[in-house]
Amino acid sequence: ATDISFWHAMQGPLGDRLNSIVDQFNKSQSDYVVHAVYKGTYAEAMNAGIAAFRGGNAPDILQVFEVGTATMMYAKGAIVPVQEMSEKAGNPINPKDFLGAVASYYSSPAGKLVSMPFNSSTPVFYYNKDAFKKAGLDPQKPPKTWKEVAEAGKKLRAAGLECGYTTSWPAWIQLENFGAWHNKPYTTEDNGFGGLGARLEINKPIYVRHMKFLADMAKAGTFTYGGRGDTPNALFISGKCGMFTGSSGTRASILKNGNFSLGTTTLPYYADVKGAPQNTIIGGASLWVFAKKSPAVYKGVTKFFKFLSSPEQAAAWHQDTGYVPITKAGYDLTKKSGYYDKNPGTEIAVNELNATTTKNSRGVRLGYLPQIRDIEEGDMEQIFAGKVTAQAGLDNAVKRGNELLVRFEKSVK
Ligand SMILES: O=P(O)(O)OC[C@H](O)CO
Repeated sequence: ATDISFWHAMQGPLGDRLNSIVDQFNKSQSDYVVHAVYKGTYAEAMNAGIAAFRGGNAPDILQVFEVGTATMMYAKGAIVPVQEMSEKAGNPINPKDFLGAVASYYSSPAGKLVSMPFNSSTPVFYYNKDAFKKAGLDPQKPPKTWKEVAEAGKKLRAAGLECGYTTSWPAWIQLENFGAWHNKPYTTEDNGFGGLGARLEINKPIYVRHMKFLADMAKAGTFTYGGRGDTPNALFISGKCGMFTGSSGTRASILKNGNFSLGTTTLPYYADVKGAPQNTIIGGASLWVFAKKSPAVYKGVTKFFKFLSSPEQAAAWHQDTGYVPITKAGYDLTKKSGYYDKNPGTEIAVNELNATTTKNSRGVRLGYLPQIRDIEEGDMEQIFAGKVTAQAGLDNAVKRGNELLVRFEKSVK
């Protein structure tokens, strides 16, 4: 049999589920054996994959978070576009099978899939219904607007909760998705989809307003900054925070490890902003295939990808994890089975994504976006700690982030 190496960043219930899919694939046929290896966080896995490629021993498949998309796409000679690979293997992957928001995120300007959609998420608003009851809040009426989040935060704290509200992935949720949800540009050039000349717009009034709002909440003790990436998940899962914005893909670990009744609703917005709420954008990761592998490997990878995106697997992965169903058939199967009616809140992520996107809400495609997030989050930490004003912090993020965008533009021209 042909061996296929697959480096990924899924841990906890997600890693268990991923291993089980790989086992099922390996047992379903005898020509290929996929070896799944956990390589740390998304950033660590991406760096490990790129370093291995440079050293001449890249894995066959690498899971890369959505913000690494532009970097991978422009890494000419390092990757093979998946649609092209599947066509050459005689087993074409059809981009039309995927949900529009998912396919367009991972497609070339010519509309061809460059990477394989797998775990697509979007941020949702989670809340602890038991804590709501304790604070005299109606668990059937979660906050809809940011103003209501701040008010609920006060009540939760007054009822003795250690933390009102926290968020994971600060840059993804509070800047990238915040912009799309309010239909405001994140950068020029259609958030980077229009060209390499895109420059950050996150020091505009809407973002300054939001950062100031969160800094004021932090000062009032109703918002607790919990760190970057998914580190803050623990604050909510442990029951310390009553409200949390996080990835839809965190659902599995909240249900497994949280000891309270979970509520899920749409992201808050500012009610006076025209056009809000628009739609959220996808996060999570997709699967990239490295160049210079044998035809047998590409045939096997194609077969594995077809297996992953089969209606049954796509529906099961969605239902078991909280990631969105990446294919239309996976979604239909889930709906028909009555899953959404039986599991209230699980359709929120799909609904948030389900809109005709605007140039501000299709997604964000920028080189060095993982590094730009680091810069933004450094400045957000200063803002939330009250060390700099929202405007000064965001001006700094724009200045330093744009330096990277200029560097990327020069490097690929
Ligand atoms: O936790 P995930 O997998 O939904 O990913 C969240 C962010 O999109 C990562 O960049």
